[in-house]
Amino acid sequence: MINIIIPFPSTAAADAAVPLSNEDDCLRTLNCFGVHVNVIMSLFVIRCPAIAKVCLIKNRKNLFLSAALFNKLSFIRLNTHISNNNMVREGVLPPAESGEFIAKNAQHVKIHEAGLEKLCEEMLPSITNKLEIPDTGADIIHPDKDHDKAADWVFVADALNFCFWSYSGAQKWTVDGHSGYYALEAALARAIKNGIDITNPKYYSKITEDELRSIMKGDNEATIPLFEQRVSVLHEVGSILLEKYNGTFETCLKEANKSAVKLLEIIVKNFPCFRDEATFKGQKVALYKRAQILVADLWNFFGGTGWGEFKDIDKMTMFADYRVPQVLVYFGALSYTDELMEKLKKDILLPSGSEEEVEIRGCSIHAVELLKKRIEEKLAGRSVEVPNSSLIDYYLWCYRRKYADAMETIPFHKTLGIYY
Ligand SMILES: Nc1nc2c(c(CN[C@H]3C=C[C@H](O)[C@@H]3O)cn2[C@@H]2O[C@H](COP(=O)(O)O)[C@@H](O)[C@H]2O)c(=O)[nH]1
Repeated sequence: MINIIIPFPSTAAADAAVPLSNEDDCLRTLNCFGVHVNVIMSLFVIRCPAIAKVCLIKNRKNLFLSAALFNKLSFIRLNTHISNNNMVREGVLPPAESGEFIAKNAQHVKIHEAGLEKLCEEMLPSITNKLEIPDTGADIIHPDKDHDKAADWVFVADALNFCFWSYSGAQKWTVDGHSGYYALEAALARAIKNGIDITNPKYYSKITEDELRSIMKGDNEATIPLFEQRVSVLHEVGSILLEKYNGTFETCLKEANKSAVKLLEIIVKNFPCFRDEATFKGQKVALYKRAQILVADLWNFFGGTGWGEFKDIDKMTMFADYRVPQVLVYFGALSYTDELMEKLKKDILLPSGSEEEVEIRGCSIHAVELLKKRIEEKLAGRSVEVPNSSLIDYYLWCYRRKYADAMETIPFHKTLGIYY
């Protein structure tokens, strides 16, 4: 039970505090007292982190609390509850809690139990021992874990792991026949093979436009999207590694001491271009797509050992990009309002941080969390490894790749930005 004390100036000689054991109690009490929400919110935010017991002191003002604000209140309560162990940045809900908050308040996107069930049934046969990831036939170009700067290679790849889409019908940027993210992997692998020092921050913190253009040269006229932003990202992360981390991402890994959450915190606190946050219905939320996929990629590429050993990897959520939502919609686990669907079909851009964009991403995070619970329930009593959210994400992302043709019928959202 959490109790919160919210003192109001007008109730100095306040009546007895009322302990709140659950959200219904909280709602009933608030309704009955008719507390001014703004007063609650501000005092709540300021006072809660320091207070373990929450009581509500009677307020004589007659104002109402809407359902949406109540939701927000209960999430801020949740937020304060987790603040000591889970919070990555002060005042910002971590990804799992952000997903739940966004899903509860979403107006353009819905999660459907029936679709989650369908997806769960699709995945179960792939869990014989552990979850088998659909084969996309691209293993040859992943960062090489035996390379002497393998961790820095993964870091550079995920620093640049955003926005590969092209408008419907436009020519795609491809490298050695690979498109999207795999084109990036192919370009980096080619650069390394040609002796370019692309894993070294000394080189890429000062990389010129011409040098990066040559590294990213595609098979046709199409170029990698957001080229200038990529140059800036490399300059930013490269200089930070040089200034603070001895010129290698390995220093961050050592500092994280095998904790995925600690590494996530190091990344988002120190490298601004990884700070994938937004404000949704007045609440600061975090999606941290590139930062979390960086942690999970290390875990995945190094097979959970060496630089890839994280005792709390299960704390990561899915990586809210523009592909996994496509699969979730395909299975009916997510749906969009007609208006939003029309926008996607017409290639209308969703601004980064807009309500619709945040809802697609937040609902995807929450849908995968719900899917994980459902899978876990179905696997109860079987001696198989229950997949974490990163593995479920890889499954879904690779599923989209493997069944790209079938997935064409589902439009994906297009946003110009460096976060995913
Ligand atoms: N949620 C999620 N999003 C992911 C990935 C990956 C690649 N991860 C590799 C690492 C280990 C795995 O085995 C994968 O091979 C890229 N993306 C995002 O997708 C988008 C491009 O998509 P497409 O057009 O298909 O290339 C773009 O936003 C990109 O940032 C993932 O795994 N999960």
